[in-house]
Amino acid sequence: MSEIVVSVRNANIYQGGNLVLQDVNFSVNRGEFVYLVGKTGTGKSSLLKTLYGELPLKEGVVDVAGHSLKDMNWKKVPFLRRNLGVVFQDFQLLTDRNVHENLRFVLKATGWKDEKLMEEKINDVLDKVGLKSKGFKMPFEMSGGEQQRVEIARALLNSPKVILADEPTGNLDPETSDEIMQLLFHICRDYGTAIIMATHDFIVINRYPSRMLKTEKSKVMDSAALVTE
Ligand SMILES: Nc1ncnc2c1ncn2[C@@H]1O[C@H](COP(=O)(O)OP(=O)(O)OP(=O)(O)O)[C@@H](O)[C@H]1O
Repeated sequence: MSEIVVSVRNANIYQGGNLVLQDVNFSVNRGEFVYLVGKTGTGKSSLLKTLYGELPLKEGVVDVAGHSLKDMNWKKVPFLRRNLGVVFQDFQLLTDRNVHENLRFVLKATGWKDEKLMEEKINDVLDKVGLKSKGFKMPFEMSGGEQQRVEIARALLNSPKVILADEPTGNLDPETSDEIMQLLFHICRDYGTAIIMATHDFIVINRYPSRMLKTEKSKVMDSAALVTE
């Protein structure tokens, strides 16, 4: 049976005081890959930011990875983030420490204490993204594609049910984008992680077709709804 891991019902998405998206409705199942497309400035990032608790949900009912976002107290946002992975376009690694230390930093910040378990987890996620032997490297010693793999490894640390990715291939050449897409689809398929990925990259979408949510004129259109209705 399918398990819904993101549910958005009658949500209005605001950026500051401005209504950016109106009456948004969709749900995403475990293991599903969903693109979020739409012209620049139509609200893709605002929607993702609402889903990971950076923008408050003022109206509507939204559940992400088992957390209800309505009136979420800011103190609870770290608990939501523990069940979510987030990947951005610009690699947001700590530049003053190596890959291993970057990952350890996140584990400690999210409550891990046992050194042996942390070591195992770091090796596990580096293995999953094909960087098992690169833990000693500093971010500046890595290519853009490798840094994006570290970001994805970091997103996997707490075995999230959902990964939200905001233009993860935006800074990469076509070949490296391809490798990152293969990795994301592998994570989806083999670990059952749902991924919502905002992108402008139609070359990527054509090569890896999947369900699409499109932001347009303050609405979100769902390709899945078009197929079934
Ligand atoms: N920090 C902010 N404060 C106020 N308004 C903002 C802020 N960030 C974005 N906006 C506005 O909110 C609207 C939606 O922006 P958003 O960044 O969500 O669009 P987007 O579809 O992700 O765009 P892009 O494809 O360029 O990333 C735009 O009108 C934008 O100008």
